[in-house]
Amino acid sequence: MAAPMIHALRPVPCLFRPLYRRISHSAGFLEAAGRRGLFKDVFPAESGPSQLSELLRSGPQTVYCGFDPTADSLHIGNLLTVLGLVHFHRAGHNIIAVIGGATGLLGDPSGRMNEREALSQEKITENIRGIRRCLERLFSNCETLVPGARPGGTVRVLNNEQWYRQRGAAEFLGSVGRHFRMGTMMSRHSVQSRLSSPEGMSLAEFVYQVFQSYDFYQLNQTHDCRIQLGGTDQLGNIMSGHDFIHRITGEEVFGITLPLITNSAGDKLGKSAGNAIWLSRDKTSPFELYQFFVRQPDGIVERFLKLFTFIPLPEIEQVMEQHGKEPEKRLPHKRLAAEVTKIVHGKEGLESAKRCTQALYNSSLEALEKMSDQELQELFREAPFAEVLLEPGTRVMDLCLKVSAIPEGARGYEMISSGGVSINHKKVTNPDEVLLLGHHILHNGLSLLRVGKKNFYIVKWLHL
Ligand SMILES: Nc1ncnc2c1ncn2[C@@H]1O[C@H](COP(=O)(O)OP(=O)(O)OP(=O)(O)O)[C@@H](O)[C@H]1O
Ligand SMILES: N[C@@H](Cc1ccc(O)cc1)C(=O)O
Repeated sequence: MAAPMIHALRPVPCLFRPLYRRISHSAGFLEAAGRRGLFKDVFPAESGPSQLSELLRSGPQTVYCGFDPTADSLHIGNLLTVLGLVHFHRAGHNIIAVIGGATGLLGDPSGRMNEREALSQEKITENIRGIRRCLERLFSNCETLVPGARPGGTVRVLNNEQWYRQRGAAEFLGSVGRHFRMGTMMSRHSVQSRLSSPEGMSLAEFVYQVFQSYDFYQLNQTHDCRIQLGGTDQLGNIMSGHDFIHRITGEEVFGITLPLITNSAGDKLGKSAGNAIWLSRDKTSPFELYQFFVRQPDGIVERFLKLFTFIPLPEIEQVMEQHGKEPEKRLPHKRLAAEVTKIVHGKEGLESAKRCTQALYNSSLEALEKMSDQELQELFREAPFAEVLLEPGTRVMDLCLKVSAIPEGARGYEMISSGGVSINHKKVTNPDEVLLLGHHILHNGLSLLRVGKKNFYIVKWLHL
């Protein structure tokens, strides 16, 4: 898979700049997160950082972040916001991940040039299931595999459809809608940029911010939630929620933004840009995820170690020092890749990624032999997979013909004898050689056939 490169972040739109403040000046937990570059800004700007620090020191708080079910998996951009929640949980706070079963029907205009395609209810239900699985896996892996958390905080995954289900549209707009001022809604960056675009903006998108604000209010009332996290593109929606809650309850609530991860062209890494690195195995395998992080350029690896892992900062410093001495070993890159793969796919996923790396880049037979069908298919995603009946006396030539890897007749014969074919990373030059178990056929019942430089065929032998 051609993995997109990740680059330095674009500056946040300056429209909001006077309204929030860099988070790194606040104390304690926020300062620690600020030093990792994880939490970018806090809202409201002036009073926010000090009040928020005080609030966090006063006892466990509840923090939430939302994810719309516009795909059946989360991606690494979302991972950052999930890890933001996990940082709070590890510090003893309660966290809530909200899946936007309702908001997903509207489509958030934030950071988008055009409207999302409407999804059917069945597709949304399927996506909700996939995202829930991702979230639960991430929370569970962080809890069990990353030591050093302070116990106590709770973890919840909710679907915002549950608090809209009972409400009629007219009743909702009549009671909630009247607290929103058109002028303020129109001034949001997400609205402004879309109104001036050729496509314009639908009513569904326009009222999106009312729903996200109401979610925040709902969680404030039911779970005493006073903090919402989101990527910088979410600031407008978070500000609307803040104003709504403040107007109704008089209570101060806070927003924290996380930096947006972008590709080399400066586009947010995600679904819309079509460059997502997914967290579900069937979309991006543990091996692909691992390789994506191993391949990050030197200039970005330290920042990613701070953002995407829980490795303490002094240890990251040491790893980087070591890298200065032995850059060819790419130690920080491998550490980053291992930590993220473990968080996303667990210990087994990491082992699988390492096994695939060994099998592909180090031509390790031992690693190949331990691979499952699924791993081999993930490793050679584009490679044809064939199930072949093993008959006594099957020769190299027969195998190649059975999977249509070579043409029939003299040309195919010649391709083998001239050294163009290998089985399990070993060249086979005798077309009439009979296949042997443990040599051409691995003990896991598989053979990896290669013709030329790049044409791989995965063969699963039946009735061994
Ligand atoms: N590349 C990214 N970097 C940091 N945060 C991100 C990134 N992509 C998404 N997020 C954050 O993840 C949360 C959930 O995003 P959501 O899944 O609803 O949409 P999305 O992935 O941004 O969609 P799309 O990629 O289609 O625009 C939001 O807080 C969003 O800001
Ligand atoms: N609007 C967010 C997702 C979200 C949904 C519901 C919320 O309450 C909060 C956030 C996004 O598209 O990225």
